[in-house]
Amino acid sequence: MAHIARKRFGQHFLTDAAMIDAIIDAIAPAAGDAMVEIGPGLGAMTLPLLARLQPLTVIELDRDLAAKLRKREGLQVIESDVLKVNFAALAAERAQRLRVVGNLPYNISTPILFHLLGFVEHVVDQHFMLQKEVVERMAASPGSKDYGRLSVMLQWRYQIESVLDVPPECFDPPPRVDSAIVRMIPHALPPAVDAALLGELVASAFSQRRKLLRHSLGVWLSQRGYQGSFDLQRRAEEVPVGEFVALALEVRT
Ligand SMILES: C[S@@+](CC[C@H](N)C(=O)[O-])C[C@H]1O[C@@H](n2cnc3c(N)ncnc32)[C@H](O)[C@@H]1O
Repeated sequence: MAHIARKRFGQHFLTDAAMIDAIIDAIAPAAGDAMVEIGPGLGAMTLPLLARLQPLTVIELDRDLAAKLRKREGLQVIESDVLKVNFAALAAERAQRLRVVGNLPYNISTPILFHLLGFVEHVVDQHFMLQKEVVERMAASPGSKDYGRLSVMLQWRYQIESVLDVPPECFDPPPRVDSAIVRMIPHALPPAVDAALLGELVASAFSQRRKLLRHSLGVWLSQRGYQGSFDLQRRAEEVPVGEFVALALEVRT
């Protein structure tokens, strides 16, 4: 029986063959890669990936779709909520770092990105289909209106690049928003700063984005006894990622 897309699982299936080819080309799968696909659905990306590498691990929450996928040879099907999956254990099983891909359910795309941030050292790269607006925020540079918490918290750990725009007509059912494929490559040497502390600092800085930092971050810093020379006469959107990280290191010590 044909599968009816389930809204609660954010199901929008890719149907445009030329676009699927372009996405697979952008991912550039190679035999021997330890690849994990999040949300394989009906297999639009899964089958072309499987033609290039085996085994392929897929994580699917929808029980009916997972059951169908289990019939395919070369697939390791994990029927689970991706937010509960331990990617460090998957990398250990394969004894290599993972390449993670997926046309993500948009309703939980930010929690998925933050969940994966916890496993960054076990990852070679990530390619995800997301709302175009989210990709723009992820990749934004200081000074742009899209630059914010998401940009800083992800660019701190990854090099981020938008690689392909994908219009709604490429999906069934079409989403109400434009989409894009983003490439995320972990930085080789992440700075030794506590993610939770940086998260708090950045949240405080962007809590009043139109005001100067002395009204937002300034208060947070003085509560921690900070007496350094960080320039608070700016707005958060003007501060480069590296300066936020350096400040978090200073606050910690
Ligand atoms: C946007 S669809 C993409 C389907 C397919 N990859 C494609 O491109 O046609 C998102 C997929 O993620 C699955 N999904 C939704 N929430 C999930 C979760 N929390 N964990 C794992 N998979 C999930 C959905 O069932 C669906 O198959």
